[in-house]
Amino acid sequence: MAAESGTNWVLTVTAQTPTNIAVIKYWGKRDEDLILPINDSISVTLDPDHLCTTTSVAVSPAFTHDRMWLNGKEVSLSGGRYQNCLRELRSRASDVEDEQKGIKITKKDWEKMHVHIVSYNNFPTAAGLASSAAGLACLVYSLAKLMNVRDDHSRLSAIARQGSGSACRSLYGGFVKWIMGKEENGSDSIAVQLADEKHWDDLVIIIAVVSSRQKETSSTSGMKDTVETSMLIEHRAKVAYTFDAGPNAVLISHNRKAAALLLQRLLFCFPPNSDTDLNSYVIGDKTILKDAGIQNMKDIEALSPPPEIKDNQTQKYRGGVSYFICTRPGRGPVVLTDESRSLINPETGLPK
Ligand SMILES: Nc1ncnc2c1ncn2[C@@H]1O[C@H](COP(=O)(O)OP(=O)(O)OP(=O)(O)O)[C@@H](O)[C@H]1O
Ligand SMILES: C[C@@](O)(CCOP(=O)(O)OP(=O)(O)O)CC(=O)O
Repeated sequence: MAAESGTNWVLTVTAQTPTNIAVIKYWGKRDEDLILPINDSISVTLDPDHLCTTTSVAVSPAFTHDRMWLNGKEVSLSGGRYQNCLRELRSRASDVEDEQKGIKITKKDWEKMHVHIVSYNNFPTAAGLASSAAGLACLVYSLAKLMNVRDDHSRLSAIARQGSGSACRSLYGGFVKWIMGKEENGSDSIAVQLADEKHWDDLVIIIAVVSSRQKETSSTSGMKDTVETSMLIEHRAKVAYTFDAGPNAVLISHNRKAAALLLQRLLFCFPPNSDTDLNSYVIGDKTILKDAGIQNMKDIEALSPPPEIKDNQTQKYRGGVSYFICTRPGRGPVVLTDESRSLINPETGLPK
């Protein structure tokens, strides 16, 4: 292993992975360890320009153990899910050679080499906006690139699934199905792309962020309780709804015109507090705001009540929503080759 260059080198890879919102939800497992669901699910991958995880991973002979930093804090990698992903990836790693840096890592070396993982979500973590999906997909994707894992995206999706179920769908852009599979070992429980992000270009997704605080019940324990206590769970599969496991509403509009009308109504009912500025109240794809004819706070105050409300008695909930994110279907994971986007210091192998 890198005999020529001693133990000073650090090899890094940085990747960016999107989040996804399910329209047919995964909610309930038939196997808790392998993370095998009780139904197929379908999701839309959201534009990573608005919501994404960026993860840098590094390997160096100088590292003494696997370590991870999430959103600036060191977190433990000892959990079974992280360990399962790391084990699966190591077993599929191939030789890596960087002639310029004089680095050579053989397939066998990966068993004893340690990695550093530095990850950052540009949206609230553990708040019901699928951070575990983008996060675990990015961890698996970036490590697969670092370790030269040659498996295709569907095989990688089966590894990401073992980190967090919904993560398997973040390996693709556009419209994605997680096939529940039948095998006991989970080998056929994989994600596939149904259509790419261009397929329904006009689709607009507006997320009303009511709270970005960490939710009290994780999806993992929430769905476990449902499976254990709900007599109706078996009838649920194929019903679609638009809330994830948190308070934040996700509204999917079939075209931009309908989205502009929807945004007008949302801003009428949920106007911002007077000290908020429009730029931070509606983030993401701001062109929808323009389509809705809203350029400043005065335009919000001047909005008429939704015409479909007959008695015009629509109540306003000022400050009821923290902010809105306007987004659209987006691409799948990418490697970021620009060194300046790396979250890891290439000299020390520690977070920048
Ligand atoms: N970038 C990341 N890298 C690694 N792990 C992450 C990352 N982001 C989130 N996670 C893990 O996912 C957990 C949050 O998962 P959880 O399912 O509870 O919330 P969520 O995915 O944000 O919401 P939901 O599943 O309801 O949409 C975090 O506590 C952390 O363990
Ligand atoms: C409501 C959901 O977002 C639930 C996601 O649950 P997770 O994938 O976070 O759960 P674990 O597999 O236990 O990590 C619905 C969905 O994404 O399909």
